[in-house]
Amino acid sequence: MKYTWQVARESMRIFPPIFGSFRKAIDDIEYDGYTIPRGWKVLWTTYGTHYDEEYFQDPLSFNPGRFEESVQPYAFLPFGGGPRLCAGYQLAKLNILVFVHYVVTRYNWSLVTPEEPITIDPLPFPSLGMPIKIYPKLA
Ligand code: HEM
Repeated sequence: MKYTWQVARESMRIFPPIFGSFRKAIDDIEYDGYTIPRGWKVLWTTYGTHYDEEYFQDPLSFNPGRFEESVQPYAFLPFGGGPRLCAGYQLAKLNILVFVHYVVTRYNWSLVTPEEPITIDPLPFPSLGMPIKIYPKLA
């Protein structure tokens, strides 16, 4: 399941399920010559680091093997990070791995509309809901 998780992570790197989230500055913060005053909200975004060459070489390529190496803290953020990290992270990981395992090993499936357009609003999703044909593999 190691490679399956690498594929899932790479999918969430390229198309993160959330755009980002907010944090509130509990003190004045100096960052890159700017002051973020106490009480201000800061928006962190997944795309900010997921598509940054500094953290992911050749970021537009789908390359699950990149997760063989460890990733810098707070660079890969589909589940957020820090004290408010997604509380369901481990459950989501388990569900993804079990789902992909059974779909791949027990079923044959294909896309009904292989050229289905992807709509961005604000996150990408298949415009027709990605209908598939699926049937159990014969033993
Ligand atoms: C692929 C599936 C999921 C993704 C991508 C996801 C992503 C996220 C993200 C990005 C956050 C915000 C983290 C932050 O602000 O640093 C979050 C928070 C949270 N998630 Fe998930 N989540 C997933 C599944 C789940 C599941 C299955 C559960 C519960 C069964 C869950 C429960 C929560 C809760 C309770 C929080 C709020 C945590 C807090 O504020 O302390 N999530 N999730």
